[in-house]
Amino acid sequence: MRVLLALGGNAMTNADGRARPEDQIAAAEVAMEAVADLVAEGVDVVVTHGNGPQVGNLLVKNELAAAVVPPVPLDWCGAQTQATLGFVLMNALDAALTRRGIDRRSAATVTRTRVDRDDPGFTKPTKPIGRFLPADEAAVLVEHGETWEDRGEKGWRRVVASPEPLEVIDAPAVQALVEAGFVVVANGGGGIPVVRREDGSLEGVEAVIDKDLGAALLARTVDADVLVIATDVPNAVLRYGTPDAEAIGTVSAAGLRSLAAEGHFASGSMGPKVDAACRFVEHGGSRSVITDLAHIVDAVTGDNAGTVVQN
Ligand SMILES: Nc1ncnc2c1ncn2[C@@H]1O[C@H](COP(=O)(O)OP(=O)(O)O)[C@@H](O)[C@H]1O
Ligand SMILES: NC(=O)OP(=O)(O)O
Repeated sequence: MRVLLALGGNAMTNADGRARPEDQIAAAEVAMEAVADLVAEGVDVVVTHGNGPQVGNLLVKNELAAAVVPPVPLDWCGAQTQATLGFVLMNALDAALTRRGIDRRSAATVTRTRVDRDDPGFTKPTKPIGRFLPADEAAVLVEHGETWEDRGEKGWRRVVASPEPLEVIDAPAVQALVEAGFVVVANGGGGIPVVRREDGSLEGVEAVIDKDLGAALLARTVDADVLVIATDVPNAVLRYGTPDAEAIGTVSAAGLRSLAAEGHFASGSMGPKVDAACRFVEHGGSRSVITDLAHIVDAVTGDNAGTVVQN
């Protein structure tokens, strides 16, 4: 069995959402224990990860250091997060595999994802990145030309362009590494967004792809049987945050789509996870699961864990 596991930002930071290096290393160690448990069950795992907090932090460094070192574009920031998180995840994964006596190693690939230059996502920013700020501090940055959005009780967050992922350019390399026996980390942050020029070459574009939508596309491309979207809640929930909240168990893609249309899933958080889970199944994937790290093994082996989407 082959599984594509998408790790949310919540699985890569501490309980307070802090993303210091030590927080990310500790979180990666917890997450990779779950991955090693899956590998021990004989599952081929491809791991992908979010990069919203990290890419936002790199943009702040750009701004603070602009007078001294040249700022780099957003696609470069995305590439840097793939390398850094790939390295952190590989260290944690190799250690967890070794502890179990499993003779397999990790590999991380810099992964590009093609988008359309004319995607409406370039004119209407939707992807939340970086830290939360109070409204008055966000207002100052809006005056400097940035787009910020009220994200509820945690505060305001910067939003950037987030085009639709169309093709994981480096999927054949991921596939080859999986078939060679590596546990692969790939397509972090949904992939580095690139567009194809008229001469066929590729160039990076300034955007951050939604990693859940990128994961659904990669899962199809590498022939995964199951897409697991790991976050900080065990299930997607109806009437989330109300006294009538109700966890969703097994549901069809069409059924979950109609619940989404009723407005049960917030944009920028559970909304894209639900969309990604449905897309994978709608395109022929056998099963998608939305759950937390503690339930990943049960979710894959089919023991009624998480929100399971299958037709
Ligand atoms: N209907 C819902 N069911 C469950 N969680 C929801 C729902 N709507 C919004 N959420 C929020 O979505 C969050 C997970 O999304 P997000 O924070 O973007 O995850 P990650 O960073 O792990 O990818 C949960 O912590 C929860 O607060
Ligand atoms: N690229 C992306 O979707 O990152 P997060 O999951 O961290 O927001």
